[in-house]
Amino acid sequence: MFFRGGLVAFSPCVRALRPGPVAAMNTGSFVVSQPLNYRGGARVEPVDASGTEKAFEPATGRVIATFACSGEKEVNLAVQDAKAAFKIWSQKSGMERCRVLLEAARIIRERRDEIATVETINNGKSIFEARWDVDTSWQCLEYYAGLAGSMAGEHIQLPGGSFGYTRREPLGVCVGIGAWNYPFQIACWKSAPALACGNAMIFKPSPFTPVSVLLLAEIYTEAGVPPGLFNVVQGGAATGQFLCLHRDVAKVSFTGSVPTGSKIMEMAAKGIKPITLELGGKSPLIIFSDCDLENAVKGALMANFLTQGEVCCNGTRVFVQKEILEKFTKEVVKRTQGIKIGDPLLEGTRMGPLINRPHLERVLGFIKLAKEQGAKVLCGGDVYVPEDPKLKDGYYMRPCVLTDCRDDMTCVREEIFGPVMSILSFDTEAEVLERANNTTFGLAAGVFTRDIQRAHRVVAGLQAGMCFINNYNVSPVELPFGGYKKSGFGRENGRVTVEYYSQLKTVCVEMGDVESAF
Ligand SMILES: NC(=O)c1ccc[n+]([C@@H]2O[C@H](COP(=O)([O-])OP(=O)(O)OC[C@H]3O[C@@H](n4cnc5c(N)ncnc54)[C@H](O)[C@@H]3O)[C@@H](O)[C@H]2O)c1
Ligand SMILES: C[N+](C)(C)CCCC=O
Repeated sequence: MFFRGGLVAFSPCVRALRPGPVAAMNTGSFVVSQPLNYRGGARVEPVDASGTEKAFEPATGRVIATFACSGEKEVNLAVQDAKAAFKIWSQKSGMERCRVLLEAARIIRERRDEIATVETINNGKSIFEARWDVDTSWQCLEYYAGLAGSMAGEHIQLPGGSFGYTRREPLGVCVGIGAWNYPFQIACWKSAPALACGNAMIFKPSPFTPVSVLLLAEIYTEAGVPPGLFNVVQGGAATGQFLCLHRDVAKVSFTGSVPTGSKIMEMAAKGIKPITLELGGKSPLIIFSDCDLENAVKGALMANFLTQGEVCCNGTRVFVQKEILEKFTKEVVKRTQGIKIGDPLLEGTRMGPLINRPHLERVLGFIKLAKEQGAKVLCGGDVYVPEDPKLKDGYYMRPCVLTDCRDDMTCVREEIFGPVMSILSFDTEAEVLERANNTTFGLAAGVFTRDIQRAHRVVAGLQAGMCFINNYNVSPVELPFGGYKKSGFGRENGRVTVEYYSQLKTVCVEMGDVESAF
């Protein structure tokens, strides 16, 4: 990757894989000029294309890359290469795979700032947060590296000295399709367990954020995966369809919206392929009056304003018990107004621009509708224009807190995917549990209370795959993550994810003679 803008241009023969000092990557200067597809261990231009896309820097509205969307021929080549690499990789022992993944994790740590900077430029999230994302990425590789060496089946004794055993085997070529809000992290959360289990992976990022996954592909190669084991194709729906419908693709792991998830399921059904669906949400965060208020307020901000609110598991329906509604709301508004918005590469910034102009307009549209439906805007909810002239065409808005919300309002029912918190009040535990569950989504939920019995009772009753008690939106990679109901199925992270990237073979061994019915 080279950066025009005058500051660095490393010679490909000197350091083809490294973009150079992070200090050289400033807002307003980064341009990608190398190919964004990755196949057979190198960056390549796709052999065919179904149109082109442009990727933007949300902070300035500049185009940073123009790229071809991979056509059917390119997808076929990526699958072919992945199949060849799978033959080599799947024969390696778990410990051999562990070493390669540990080395990849080490390189990610070493290049933390550079990866975070690229992510910030293409996605808009603050550099402060992007570093957290990189941390949960290398931690994921380390975690599955650790599991790779211990994947084993069972030995089962049968009568007469006969026995059976099970083998945990990889699936083959897996496809990962990502959303734009956590581009690098999503690619790691899918590829780490896939590769640890002995699979190959072809990854298609969102066309809005095509850049950072290339760094991962290069890192895997540098760490020692066989060429072709991790390939990247670029594009939107059409490219995604070629991947999902390919007869040699064994599994699809998808992160994105519910409507697209439903289409992925239909395509997978045609080939009877297993899928993982990590979809959207409209999660409840329940604040009881006996909570530690300071922590509950911090938790509510964590639940709503990371990555400009563009987070699948955000707790956007904030139910507050009546006794503390006024105090809680006042404190939330005060802190929300203090969030520093601006150039996402500046150390002090805590909220950058939204992903693109249509999305910004969509989010502002939700706020307008909320007002029309009777909600009150306590702060934010409008376009923000930073003072720095180079940011004038960026997609900034002020984080918004809505009150006087009702369960039937659009802002409370639909996923906004922007920095918009809706505050609702409640009286009793039974009432809030019923209201919290009254949604077709079921990705996450949170509870703040000092009463430990109540905390566990309430999470047991919540219809959500990821529940937080007295915190929100932390992501230890040891814990499985995924949804209930329309938020999807299958899990990422945690030990259980090995089951989603492997299949079980049973071997029955006869030690005596065959007892035949014939
Ligand atoms: N549960 C999770 O872990 C999680 C994480 C991040 C984002 N999300 C969800 O993702 C959504 C936002 O992401 P988005 O706007 O990128 O979602 P999206 O559904 O529009 O796109 C997701 C990906 O699917 C691809 N795609 C689109 N149509 C396709 C098709 N017909 N066949 C194959 N691939 C296709 C896109 O190019 C993109 O790579 C939100 O709903 C958010 O909640 C969920
Ligand atoms: C890292 N978080 C905040 C838990 C988000 C996971 C992915 C959801 O969009």
